[in-house]
Amino acid sequence: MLYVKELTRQFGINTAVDRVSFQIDRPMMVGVIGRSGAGKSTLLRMLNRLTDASAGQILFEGQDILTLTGRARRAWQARCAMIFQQFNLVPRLDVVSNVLHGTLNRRSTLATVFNLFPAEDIHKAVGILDRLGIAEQAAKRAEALSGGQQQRVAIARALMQDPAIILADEPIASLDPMNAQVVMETLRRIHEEDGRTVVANLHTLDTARRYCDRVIGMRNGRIVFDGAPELLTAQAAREIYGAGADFSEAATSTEIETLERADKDYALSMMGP
Ligand SMILES: Nc1ncnc2c1ncn2[C@@H]1O[C@H](COP(=O)(O)OP(=O)(O)OP(=O)(O)O)[C@@H](O)[C@H]1O
Repeated sequence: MLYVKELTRQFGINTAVDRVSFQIDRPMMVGVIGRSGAGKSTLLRMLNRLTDASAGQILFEGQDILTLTGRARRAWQARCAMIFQQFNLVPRLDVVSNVLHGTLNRRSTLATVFNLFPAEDIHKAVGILDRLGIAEQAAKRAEALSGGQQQRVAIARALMQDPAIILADEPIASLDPMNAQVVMETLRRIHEEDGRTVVANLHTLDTARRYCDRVIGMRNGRIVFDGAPELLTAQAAREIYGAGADFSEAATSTEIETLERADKDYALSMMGP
């Protein structure tokens, strides 16, 4: 399916991504982890052709992605839709219109300028919002929604393109624990129910462990771990995060776990002594 070979990106003398190779041969959910600056965003942006590669190869179902230009490049960007930490919605525009913007690359400029969308697309957009549990927000301005709801709108916009791959660049980094959990569960569902591949950059190891089938660990632009979450030992985590013997996994944890713990404590307290 997706074959990445010796992919490299240099910014001046800095090698952000350094000869990265991996294959994804069936739909799966992949978590890319590593410290800030490890090269995670640059890797995703190269996969989506938002950033040019300096060297290497990306093949998707045999097609050479790095040579695509113009319309073919835009078609690829729809096949591997990207979502971002800051959602990248149009804040003053209503939710449905934001979702419909996922169809822009196959519509005429005139239709786009006048916000003219075919009824069929509007139904599809509302259907996707319904599936993601936010249909009742459809008429609201995007800026009126919570962060978690906005991220689900961004996911809905990506789904409008019927992508084979969803690339998520720190999708939960701006969210509170509850919303982070909802968004990760949404991505997981999209993978399981639709058979789409999800590749998500995640700051934290526990989130990757919990939701992903496979974890890729990056350090200084290179892949230093690639395997099932169960194989991610404390030693492997130290290697990824470049921490010393005092490394503690808690240092890379999100509050999702804390939330669960709080729920458990609450449940226990309700049970009495
Ligand atoms: N447009 C750019 N120009 C110059 N240097 C860049 C650019 N984009 C990224 N870099 C550098 O490339 C390296 C990798 O950055 P990247 O954003 O890919 O890492 P990251 O793992 O995603 O980190 P973060 O989690 O902080 O986003 C960093 O040293 C960064 O400063």
